[in-house]
Amino acid sequence: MKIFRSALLQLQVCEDRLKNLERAANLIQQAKNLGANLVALPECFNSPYGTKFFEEYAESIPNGPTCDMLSKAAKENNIFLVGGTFPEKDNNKFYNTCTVWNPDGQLIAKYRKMHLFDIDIPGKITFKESETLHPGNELVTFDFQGIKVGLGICYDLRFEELAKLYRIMGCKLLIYPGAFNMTTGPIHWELLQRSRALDNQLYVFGISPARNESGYIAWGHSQVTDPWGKVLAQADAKEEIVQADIDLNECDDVRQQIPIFGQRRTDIYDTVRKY
Ligand SMILES: O=C(O)CCC(=O)C(=O)O
Repeated sequence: MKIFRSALLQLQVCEDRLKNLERAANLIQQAKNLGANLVALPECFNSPYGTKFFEEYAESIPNGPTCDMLSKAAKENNIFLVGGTFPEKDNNKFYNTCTVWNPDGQLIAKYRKMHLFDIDIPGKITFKESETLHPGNELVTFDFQGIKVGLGICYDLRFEELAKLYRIMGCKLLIYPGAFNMTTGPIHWELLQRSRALDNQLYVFGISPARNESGYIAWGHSQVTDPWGKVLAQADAKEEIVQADIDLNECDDVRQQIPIFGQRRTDIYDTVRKY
């Protein structure tokens, strides 16, 4: 399908897991009513975002209330559902994991955040996901009606190599559930998505939770960016559905008009320096 309607659900997340699931199910249904056939939730949508919460809210995949809700919602609404992320427990290890569900309610992809969010900006924000989480080690794509879609999570947006590999693998859309904060969000969130989109000539979705009052405060501003680097739609800070009609012909046109992929001097890049 070359043209489809997408919906990014900027969910208000609280400390009550079941309320988060109920609220998410409700928004998914609203997105379906708007005609969306690809729907995406934010990072850490079943729990507050913070290392002290990950173990408590972690579930195994695909057995647990969060997967049950996602599978049911995908099936009942007959949509492809990118289930944001939630903390996953597997063999006593914890991951920040994104699941994807098809319209039959089947799990079709699972991506574990590859670059953990470990930063230290004195007086502003210090965060160390690696205190409790393990990184994933695999790139993951899924097929959405003939379109290859690549997955990343939040801090992964900063690593252009990952996005480039997805482009090389044939992706036309990259989806990043993410929860940027009040320090990095205002300057980096939009810019990083536009950069990944422009560099790789593909669509980028960034889905944030809505702004909360305390703890880790999410920037919001869920965003759809096109292969020209243009922001097609962007939320403010509160809970809302960001809806956008995606025309994949735009990808093909930009790639043809500015054919940078065929013009890359990999003969030089690959010999000058090995990382
Ligand atoms: O890179 C950033 O500034 C924010 C990243 C983040 O919040 C995350 O990875 O969850």
